[in-house]
Amino acid sequence: MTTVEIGSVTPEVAAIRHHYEVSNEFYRLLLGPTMMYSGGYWEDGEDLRAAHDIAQERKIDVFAELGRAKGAARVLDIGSGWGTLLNRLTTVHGVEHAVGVTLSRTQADHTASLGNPRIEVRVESWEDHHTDRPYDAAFCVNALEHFVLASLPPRERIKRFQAFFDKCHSLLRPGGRLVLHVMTVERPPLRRELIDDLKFLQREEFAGCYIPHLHELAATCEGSFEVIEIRNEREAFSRACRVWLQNLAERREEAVAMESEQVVARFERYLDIFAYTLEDGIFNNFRIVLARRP
Ligand SMILES: C[S@@+](CC[C@H](N)C(=O)[O-])C[C@H]1O[C@@H](n2cnc3c(N)ncnc32)[C@H](O)[C@@H]1O
Repeated sequence: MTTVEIGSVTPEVAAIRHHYEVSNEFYRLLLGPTMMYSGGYWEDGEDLRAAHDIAQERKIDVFAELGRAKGAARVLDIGSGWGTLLNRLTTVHGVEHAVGVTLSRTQADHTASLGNPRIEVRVESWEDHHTDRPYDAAFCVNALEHFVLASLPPRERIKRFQAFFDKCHSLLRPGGRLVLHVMTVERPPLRRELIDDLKFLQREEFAGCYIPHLHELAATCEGSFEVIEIRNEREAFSRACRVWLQNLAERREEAVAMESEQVVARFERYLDIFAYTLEDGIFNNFRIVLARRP
């Protein structure tokens, strides 16, 4: 297990740390033992809460298939959270070396504490990541929403998405797959409450974060990647948000003692906003499977 920290603290880095450097203990209470911060794959009839951890593992297993990562020599997870995907790919799916990049030092510490010699975690931004040997597969699970600042003019945002896909192209071997899970926004109905909620997300909880339109992603991956599959999995994400809200409600006092009333209230508000906007189709959550063109 190797951990590396690179890069200076810009306002964007500070914004990510505001959300992702709440203690690992708190995140464990919220997310449960799988420590995945994205949607799960439930089967029909399953109790959402009871089957949450299995649903998260199932998702990783499907991703391993889609990314053709089984038995791969090298894989990359961009925005690797607490290292769960890296850990399962190396322990269950025979990946030899799995590299994760995250901006959160507490996430990197947690990943290091897994004690898995096949995992390397780097505290660096995706754009600073370089490799001597190309990766066989890459994953980016609900992290791209953080990579482009909402304050940029539309043309500059497009350039950033283009830069992201160019970077992934440069890191992967020809034919290597990129499995992307990303929220996108539809044209929202202009209700006062919704506008306030979206402002809260963008100004307070995830400062600067930009949830793209699908066409921005389609336009910028063209040429460097072949689109293999696109699926909207917004329900899988809203269900996970509902489970996390229940986890928090059940152990609220403990959560407040670990962090503060203010932090817990922030999380309750943002999770509820994500859950209802995904349920109402204001936000989507797309699984996009891409193959690197030569
Ligand atoms: C919602 S979490 C998802 C974590 C993980 N993929 C999962 O599904 O559990 C978003 C992740 O993106 C990372 N992140 C945000 N901005 C980043 C950047 N510029 N470069 C690398 N990682 C970044 C955060 O540190 C966090 O690990």
